[in-house]
Amino acid sequence: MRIGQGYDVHAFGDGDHVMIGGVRVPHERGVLAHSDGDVVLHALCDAMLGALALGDIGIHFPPSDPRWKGADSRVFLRHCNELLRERGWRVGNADVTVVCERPRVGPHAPAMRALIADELGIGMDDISVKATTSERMGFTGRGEGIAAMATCLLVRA
Ligand SMILES: Nc1ccn([C@@H]2O[C@H](COP(=O)(O)O)[C@@H](O)[C@H]2O)c(=O)n1
Ligand SMILES: C[C@@]1(CO)OP(=O)(O)OP(=O)(O)OC[C@H]1O
Repeated sequence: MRIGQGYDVHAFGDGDHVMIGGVRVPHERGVLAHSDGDVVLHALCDAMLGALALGDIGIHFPPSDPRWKGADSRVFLRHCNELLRERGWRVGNADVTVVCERPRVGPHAPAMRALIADELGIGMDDISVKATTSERMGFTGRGEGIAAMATCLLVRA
């Protein structure tokens, strides 16, 4: 088995939705990012890459590369999954925590879990997405941005 962890942050900016775990969540702000700015998928990619010491998402998908401008982060997740499948591994389970005051994540968590599980070719019960506020403290607490932390365990495929 191998274990990995990932962390990602994006500041809020103009917009009317936020992509979280591949789900379009309506919000009065968007996020500032080169891609679609999906903190859940970015943190999960980093956890998967980290588990095999394969660097981080920015190494595989440089923010300077115009191909990733506005990119759907499911492309990144798919690629990371291929990298570990090629090496004989699959995600055994993963646990992601989203940190923001708003939007509310809970109502969308089942859809996020289903989408991620589908991309990884594993069961929905092996993917957890949960959320917490920062009790109004710090940058997430002031509503300046959104963060996510992910942990994943890899098992032999
Ligand atoms: N963006 C968020 C933040 C929290 N939740 C849910 O609310 C519960 C209470 O949050 P606390 O920060 O007071 O622990 C939390 O357990 C989540 O279920 C949410 O859905 N979206
Ligand atoms: C995803 C990439 C793609 O260019 O850019 P961003 O969308 O800005 O997201 P970040 O979490 O900063 O990761 C770096 C890049 O790989």
